[in-house]
Amino acid sequence: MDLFNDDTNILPFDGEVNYYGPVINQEKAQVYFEKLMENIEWENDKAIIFGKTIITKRKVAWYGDKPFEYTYSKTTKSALPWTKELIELKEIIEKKSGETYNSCLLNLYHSGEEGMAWHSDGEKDLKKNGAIASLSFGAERKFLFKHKASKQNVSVILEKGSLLVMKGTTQTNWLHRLPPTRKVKTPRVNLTFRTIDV
Ligand SMILES: O=C(O)CCC(=O)C(=O)O
Ligand SMILES: [Fe+2]
Repeated sequence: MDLFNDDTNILPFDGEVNYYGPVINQEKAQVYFEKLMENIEWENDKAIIFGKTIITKRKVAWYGDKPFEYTYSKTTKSALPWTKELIELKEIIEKKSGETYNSCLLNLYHSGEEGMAWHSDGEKDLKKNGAIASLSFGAERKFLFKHKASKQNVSVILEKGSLLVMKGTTQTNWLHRLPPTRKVKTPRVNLTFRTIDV
């Protein structure tokens, strides 16, 4: 059932992003989606926009091997211990991607009106050029990359149960974002497995 070539890099240059398509079947993906909605300690995220702290509608959570401190959007969080579902999902994507991860940032977008602005995940706590594995559940959403110098765009649709892996120099040379859309009315959960440098 593997319709996708695991080695296809969707970026034309200066980085490596592999889109594997769905790696979990639709029924299982739906069960995981419901369990993640229910069992994860979701919290509102803060963002600083024009110097003002705002509470985003999008919710986040941070899990890991140890209570790693992780700073993003200028807030610091301590990682919670893995849940049963997160351990299972981590094993699936470690096998698929041939990489290991020690932490996971989770995002809950209640509808298409919530998204994430252009950024790259090159925070100093993250392993330099480490792989970031993004697993998606719930509503399908468009995901975009923009080359920092040439501004070239690349777009991919993140399906239910799909895996996308960003690695190499991707974070140095490319931004990514989840654009908001009025077309999507249902929630989406995204997990980005990462490696914190210890
Ligand atoms: O929701 C997504 O697909 C991406 C999330 C993301 O880029 C991040 O958490 O850094
Ligand atoms: Fe990101």
